[in-house]
Amino acid sequence: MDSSATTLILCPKLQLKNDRSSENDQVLVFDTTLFEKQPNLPTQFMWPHEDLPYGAQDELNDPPVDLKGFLNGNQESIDFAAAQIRTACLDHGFFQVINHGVDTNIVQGAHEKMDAFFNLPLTKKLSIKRKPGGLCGYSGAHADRFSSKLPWKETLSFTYKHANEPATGLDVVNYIKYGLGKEFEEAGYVYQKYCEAMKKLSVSILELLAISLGVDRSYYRKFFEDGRSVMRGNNYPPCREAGLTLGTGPHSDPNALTILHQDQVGGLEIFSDNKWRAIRPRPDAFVVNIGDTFMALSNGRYKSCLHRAVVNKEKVRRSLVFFVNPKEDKIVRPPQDLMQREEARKYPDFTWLDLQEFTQNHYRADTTTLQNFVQWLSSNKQTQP
Ligand SMILES: C=C1C[C@]23C[C@H]1CC[C@H]2[C@]1(C)CCC[C@@](C)(C(=O)O)[C@H]1[C@@H]3C(=O)O
Ligand SMILES: O=C(O)CCC(=O)C(=O)O
Ligand SMILES: [Fe+2]
Repeated sequence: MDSSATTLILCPKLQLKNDRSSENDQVLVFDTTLFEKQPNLPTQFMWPHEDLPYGAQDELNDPPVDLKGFLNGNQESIDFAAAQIRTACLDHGFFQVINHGVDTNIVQGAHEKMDAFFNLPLTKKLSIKRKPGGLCGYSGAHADRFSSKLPWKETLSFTYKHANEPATGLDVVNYIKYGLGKEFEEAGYVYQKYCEAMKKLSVSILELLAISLGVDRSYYRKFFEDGRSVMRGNNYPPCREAGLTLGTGPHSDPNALTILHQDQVGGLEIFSDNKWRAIRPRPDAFVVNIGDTFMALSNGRYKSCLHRAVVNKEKVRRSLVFFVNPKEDKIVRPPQDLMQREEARKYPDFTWLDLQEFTQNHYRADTTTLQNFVQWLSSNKQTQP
């Protein structure tokens, strides 16, 4: 297929509960070079008025959490960082970390390799296309999954199995090498290193989250030690009609924690105090979001962060995301020492596999994924023998 050709292809589409206008099954391919030249935004990319950004947004002004003292084992700094995290997570489920110990070359390298991937011709990117129901591979605007409110972005995702020692497995390298060819092996190593650094950072964050909730410091770290996380590169091309679309619509992440690094363009916004607030990019910081799975693990104490990504009229924007997940069959339930006497459970037991199945095959993740999932789970369990 010529990457600059008009690209409307036919392909059967999943019918997801809250994906409304799916009466035609024509799938649109996200050819950025073509869309950038088009005078009008294709209707599939238009978002409802109430979801769209209007005017300049206020910035969120929370000070970042400094991890230096935590990493040096300084008790006063640990308590201070835990208190900051507690306030942020009770309020909106979002904070940034600095002095996190991640080598800037690793971050820079991962951005460069992702940029190079997104600059490849569409045909090459499609050679590692994400399969229906799966989480890994290249996706253009999720156009083969949804028919309306398409996100103005392309993504490349792959899984990373948490291991106790770094580089015990080369799952990322192999996925990239077999999917894209031997010449991408180096990129595979760069992404693998990035995942190892993110896994290490997630351990510190999980310890601080446990301390901040007053539970055993190692509880969450251990809960996630055999997890399989997802790394994703997001590419948001410039859009002439940026005010009519979104890079990622309003949602909370279904996974447990999200650790994100955004480039200098800006576009990430979180919902706090009844307002959308812009997150000014800081190259030295990682953004951390609480996701639905951690909200359940804290028995609803910590908020799953409501956020979105807006697109830019002139500039391409890129972000690197690490979605932290538990092992697929691990039972998600809050630790006993968090539950006060007679405190009721807010959510039933579930597994990440259940929630993954729900968001991949039955429901498009949005602002109310968790509550819809709980309903789906209870009706599904009742119908099963
Ligand atoms: C389980 C997942 C579904 C998504 C990827 C991972 C974790 C985050 C989810 C997502 C980013 C939430 C917003 C909507 C979504 C469709 C997206 O815009 O990419 C979601 C991911 C997905 O299903 O691909
Ligand atoms: O790119 C961003 O800033 C946000 C992306 C996001 O929310 C996601 O991928 O889940
Ligand atoms: Fe997100």
